[in-house]
Amino acid sequence: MERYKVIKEVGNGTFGSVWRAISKQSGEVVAIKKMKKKYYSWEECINLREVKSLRKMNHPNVVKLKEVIRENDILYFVFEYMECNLYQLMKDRGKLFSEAEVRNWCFQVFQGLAYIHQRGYFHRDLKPENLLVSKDIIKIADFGLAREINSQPPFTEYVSTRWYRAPEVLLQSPTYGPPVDMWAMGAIMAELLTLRPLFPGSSEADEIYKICCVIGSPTKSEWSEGLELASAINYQFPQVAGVHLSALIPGISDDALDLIISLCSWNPCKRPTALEALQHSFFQSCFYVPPSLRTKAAIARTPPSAGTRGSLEQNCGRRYPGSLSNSKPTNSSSYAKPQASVGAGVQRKLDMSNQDVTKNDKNLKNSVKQQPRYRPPGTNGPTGNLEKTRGVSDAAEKLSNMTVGSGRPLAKASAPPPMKAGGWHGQPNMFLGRSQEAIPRRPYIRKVAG
Ligand SMILES: Nc1ncnc2c1ncn2[C@@H]1O[C@H](COP(=O)(O)OP(=O)(O)OP(=O)(O)O)[C@@H](O)[C@H]1O
Repeated sequence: MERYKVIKEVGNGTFGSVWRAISKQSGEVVAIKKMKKKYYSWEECINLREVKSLRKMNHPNVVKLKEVIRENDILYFVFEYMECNLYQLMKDRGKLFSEAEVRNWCFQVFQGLAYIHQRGYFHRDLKPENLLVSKDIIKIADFGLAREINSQPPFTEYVSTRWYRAPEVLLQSPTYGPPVDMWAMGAIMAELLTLRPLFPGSSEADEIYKICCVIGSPTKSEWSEGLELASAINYQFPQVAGVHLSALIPGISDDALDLIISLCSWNPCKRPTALEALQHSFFQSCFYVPPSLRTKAAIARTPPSAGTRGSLEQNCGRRYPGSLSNSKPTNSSSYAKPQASVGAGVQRKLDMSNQDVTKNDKNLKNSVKQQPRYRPPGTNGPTGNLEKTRGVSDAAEKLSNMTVGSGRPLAKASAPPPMKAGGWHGQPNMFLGRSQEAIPRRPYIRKVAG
């Protein structure tokens, strides 16, 4: 670590604090993540998901892990430095983002996701805090929860921040995949357009309730597997009609609306893949400059995003079954195999090119407690982001307590569970129209008590 001059702390998450630093040799500005847990051997370090997944990633929309250092039993990740995260941008924003800005960010994130999914991983904890921005460029960060698509279910450990958590995860599905990232992107895209979270649940049950209030309760024809999942944990969905999203996001274009609606489909199979999302008409105006043709000037002008509609499509086929009415036809093939790992190595400094790693969920299981997610940015609220995945009976009990009898007639958000704070109250028409480009009536608060 003596090779770096540490400047200041820029983040503090579940697993570590993040510092801005400068390489004394090259003068390069980097972000160093200092892990909270101590690591007494290299074997332990290379078992970390973050090491395992990030070391394989090399994409302009995925934050680059430059090196891993273990010194005095402390583990440091050295990343390329990014100026801020999307949450900070939203929090400090005085007026709504334009659709063009949202389009540009989302287009890049979908490219990063297409790459990650193609490589056989899915992120599992996409949220505004994990999308890092420098100028016009946005990159996916924090692979602490990333999972290999082919890793063996059941997936039982903690997954994803509640507000962006896909329904199949909320309902304790033992198997889920890349569509969980697509769900999160639907929620994030809507949030970018309104500066308010779309599904700000105050608990897992309230999360499902909030989702029902927006997209309506799932029907059997829509998502029979979901109803089976619910019944397996003795949960009954509240019978809620939902609202038209355009009521929550007034002024939104039809294309943006259509994309968000498809991303936030109950049925994971009905969500578009990242590749399909890139081809959605919402991104019609986006264009792609292949990396080999990019000059510095071009990079400055064009987000590396660039949605290689053609080339990406050639490189990877559909990775999970499903279709979208506005998307290409699907070939329902199974998940692609992730790339095989290469040889292991134990050394003080782990170069990112050729180490092997194996699974280790220990740190996740040990470090997650149940706490509300909302916290002021930059504070040490590690466990607020995640919720413990409970056993079926616990989940059933909790969810059942929130159930509205299925025999009740459809009603719009008749009795929302109490929300102690947060921006959304299950009522439509609370946002100002895009054309007004004004500050939302309530401040952008990201703090939920209880
Ligand atoms: N490469 C980077 N450049 C600049 N800031 C960064 C970088 N990586 C992370 N940060 C900042 O630090 C914060 C926490 O980082 P990160 O999400 O990796 O930590 P974590 O412990 O895994 O957090 P979480 O609680 O989300 O799991 C980010 O939200 C971001 O603001």
